Amino acid sequence: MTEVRDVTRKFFQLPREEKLKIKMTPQSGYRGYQRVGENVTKGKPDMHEAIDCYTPIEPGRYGDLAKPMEGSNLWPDYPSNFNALLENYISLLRDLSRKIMRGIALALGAPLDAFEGGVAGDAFWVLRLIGYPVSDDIPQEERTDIGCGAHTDYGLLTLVNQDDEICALEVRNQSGEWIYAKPVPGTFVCNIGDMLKVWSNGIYQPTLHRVVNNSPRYRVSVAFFYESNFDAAVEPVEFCREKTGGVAKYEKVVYGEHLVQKVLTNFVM
Ligand SMILES: N=C(N)NCCCC[C@H](N)C(=O)O
Ligand SMILES: O=C(O)CCC(=O)C(=O)O
Ligand SMILES: [Fe+2]
Repeated sequence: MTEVRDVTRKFFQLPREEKLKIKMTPQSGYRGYQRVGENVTKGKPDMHEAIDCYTPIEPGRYGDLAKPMEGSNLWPDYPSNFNALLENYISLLRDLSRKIMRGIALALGAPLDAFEGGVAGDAFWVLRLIGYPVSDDIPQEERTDIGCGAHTDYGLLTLVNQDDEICALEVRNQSGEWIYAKPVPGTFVCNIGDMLKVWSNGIYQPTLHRVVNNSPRYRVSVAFFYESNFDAAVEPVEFCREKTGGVAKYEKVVYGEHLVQKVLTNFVM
């Protein structure tokens, strides 16, 4: 976890021209590097820079559904071990996420693989390597007070690997207060995403969260998102409906449509 944050920090310390060699564009399938302020949440620019990676998608793989996101990832040349380290990390976190989903299935009294099969047996993944500059280092006219605006994540589970000793990630609790998800060294923060809400008929609720880096230090976090199959139509599963009064509380959502809609409205480039 530390090594992954370290290479991320090293990348963000590179000169701007070097980082822009892997710039995210619509042509790159929204994969690659985005500068501070290019990601927007509810119309406001976020004060973070990031590299976004997604499961590679071959042209035509999901028909029109995945068109805007087709392609493979842009990896930087430096640090030189970046690609290999991250590929290994992704593989480990997919396994870990699958195990957590199995735990959730067992906790609900369902079979181990209740959250796999046709809906998540071929889970799509997303990786965001994120840097939050110190506020003073951002030109005043470009600055907002929010590192990442309030949102819920889009898929099933998120595993956030955040810098030790910097409190910046905040989650909204049941009383509507924002509380810190304090870093606990060697652990991930696990968020619930929109697809798990629908699939579990609301038994699992997505956590509203945001990031505010008021610390005097540059903050790095690496978020891994474990999602349903790209083309899955997710709807409340019967064993969860039975536990919640028998009625579906949410409409069917095609995960890929949900993701593409977010990605197409998330950037000003
Ligand atoms: N894949 C995930 N979760 N990305 C979250 C990115 C930050 C929020 C985004 N601008 C939004 O408005 O949703
Ligand atoms: O940086 C963090 O701690 C969280 C980032 C996040 O919420 C996201 O990218 O979806
Ligand atoms: Fe998030």
